Formats: sequence, C-alpha cells, structure tokens
Amino acid sequence: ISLADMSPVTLWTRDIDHANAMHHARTNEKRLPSLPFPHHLTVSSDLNKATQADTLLLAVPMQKMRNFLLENKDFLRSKTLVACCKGVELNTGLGPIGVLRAVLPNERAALLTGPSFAADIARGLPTALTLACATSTTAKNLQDQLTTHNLRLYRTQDTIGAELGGALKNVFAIACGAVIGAGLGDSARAALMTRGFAEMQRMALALGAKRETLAGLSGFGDLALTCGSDLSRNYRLGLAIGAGDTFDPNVTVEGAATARAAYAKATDMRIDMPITQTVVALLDQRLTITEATAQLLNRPLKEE
Ligand SMILES: NC(=O)C1=CN([C@@H]2O[C@H](COP(=O)(O)OP(=O)(O)OC[C@H]3O[C@@H](n4cnc5c(N)ncnc54)[C@H](OP(=O)(O)O)[C@@H]3O)[C@@H](O)[C@H]2O)C=CC1
Ligand SMILES: O=C(CO)COP(=O)(O)O
Repeated sequence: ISLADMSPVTLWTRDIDHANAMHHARTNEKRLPSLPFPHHLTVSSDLNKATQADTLLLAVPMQKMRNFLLENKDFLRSKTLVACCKGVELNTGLGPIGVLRAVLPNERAALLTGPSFAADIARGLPTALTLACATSTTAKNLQDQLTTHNLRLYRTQDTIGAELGGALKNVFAIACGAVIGAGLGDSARAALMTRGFAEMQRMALALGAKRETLAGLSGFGDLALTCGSDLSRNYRLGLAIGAGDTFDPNVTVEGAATARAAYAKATDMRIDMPITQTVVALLDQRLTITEATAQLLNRPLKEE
C-alpha cells in the first residue's frame, strides 16, 4: 500500500477468490480491514503476471517460505527477492536470506525488517526499517526503490544480524507478554527485554553479526516495539500464556517455531539462552509461569 502510492505494484495471493474480493472491494478485508488500496495497486492470483516486475517482496511466513520458493522457482529466476518475514526455519536453523540462497542461489536476496505493524504502515503512519543485502549495489538500489513517503530505509550488508534481530525479538515478545499476562509487572518486562537483548547479541555475534545491527532497527528497534504493544501477535500469545487463556492456533506467531529453532541452535553452539529455553518450556506446557520465574531468578549469579 505504501509503495503503490508512488508507483505500480501488483499484490499477489494464491487464492483466486480472495484476489477477486480484493479487486472488487479495493481493500483486503481478510488481513487489513478498512484500509483502502491506492490507485496504483493491482491484485492478481496469476503469478506469471505478478512476477513481471524485477523486484519481488515475499511476505509469506518463515516456516512456509521454502515450499513457496520450491513450488514457484520458475517464476522467481533472475529476480531481486526481498524477504519480509521474520524467523528461523525449524528444520535447518536458517533465516529468510539463508532459505532464499539455499533454494535460489543465483538470485539477488535481501531482507526488509524492523519495527513495522502492517496496519500502521497501511494507514500511512511513519516508521524506519532495515534493508539488509550482502551486495552493496543491490542494497543501494533497493533502498532507493523501496523508500516511500512514510518508510525511511537504512541499509546494511550484515544479513546475519538483521535476520537474527528480527527473528529473536519475537521470542522475547512472547516472554514479555507472559510476564504482563501473569501480572508480574513492568519492571520484570524491562528486565526480560534487556536480558533477551543480551541473548540476541550472544547468538548473533557468535554467528558473525555486527553489534551495530543488533542495536539498530532490526534488533533493538523491533524488540522495543514488539515487547510493548498488544498489536503484536507474539506479545498477545504471551499475554494468553501468562493469563492462562487460549489463543487461536491459526494466527501467525513466528516466535513459537523460532524459539524452538533458536534453542536447538544455541544448544548445538553451546550458547546459554535461558529466556529462549524458558519460552520453549512454556509453549510446551512443561513449566508454569511461577516455575519459569523461579527458574530464571534462581540461576547462578554472574556479571552483567
Ligand atoms: N503483520 C505485520 O504487522 C508484520 C508481519 N511481518 C512478517 O511478515 C510475515 C508474514 O506475516 P503476516 O503477513 O502478518 O501473516 P498473515 O498470517 O497475516 O498472512 C500470511 C500470508 O502468507 C500467505 N501464505 C501462507 N502460506 C503460503 C504459501 N505456501 N504460498 C503462498 N502464500 C502463502 C497467506 O495466504 P492465505 O491468505 O491464502 O492464507 C497470507 O496472505 C511474518 O514473518 C511476519 O513476521 C513483518 C512485519 C510486520
Ligand atoms: O514484526 C512485527 C512488527 O515489527 C509484527 O509483530 P507480530 O508478528 O508479533 O504481530
């Protein structure tokens, strides 16, 4: 919606009925109700038509991306592919750019990530994002192409840092939601955000990320947004866990699979990630909130 305010954009969906409904209503009532499409936005369920452009933004959830790429490889060749998802793939431990490169090694791969609720952007509200791409010329071209009246893009070549910041903040948002849902207070949430950020740095730096990327929009920026807003689905899942409520299993909550993938990776790498481990135990219902709190507080004392 933001991009189509300035130039032609084709919005593709796999579902022909959904495409027809959006085409007629000029809104996406299923996903972003009551937010009108700009004039330059065309809707299609024909991937051949949607892939006439050179730059394609892929907004399928992390755990669905590999199959989407495998099924539609022939349409995606020789394109610049910009992943918009946040997460770590469960079976491989790869992030969005890692999966793009594994399936389509010869295409240009980038990641758009950072603090950005879709409903805010579609309403024209401003934010700033990270555009990560290993190749500097592609990164600059994408930065120019995708900056809009309400989106200010910063570029980085640190794809690992951008991938892991965006992925892990969702895990800590679940933890923060659980704290607030259980009535443990804002001080506990701030402590969890900070120690979650320490876990993010520990893993990402060990994998070669830069500290500045983690302190930037894709890391600290998105952590601050997601851990403090009930517009976040990850945070809302945490709220439900903390309050002992049920949560709709059909809602996309990237942090759930990512917590498991990140914890498996941390175990392999012998990296200590106690909050991530606790989130996995909460998701698996192996710990109550009271037990989880005691377990985190009673670990051996150490330097910050
Ligand atoms: N929503 C937000 O505010 C933000 C989301 N993101 C990230 O974007 C990613 C997607 O999230 P979001 O759009 O909110 O999720 P939703 O659950 O709202 O939508 C998922 C979309 O992906 C489509 N999809 C799922 N599987 C496939 C598939 N195999 N082939 C084709 N299309 C598929 C769905 O199509 P269908 O309708 O047919 O099921 C739907 O359009 C996540 O990684 C999320 O973290 C990032 C920043 C902000
Ligand atoms: O990534 C997001 C905001 O930057 C969206 O967060 P949720 O997936 O938790 O809704």
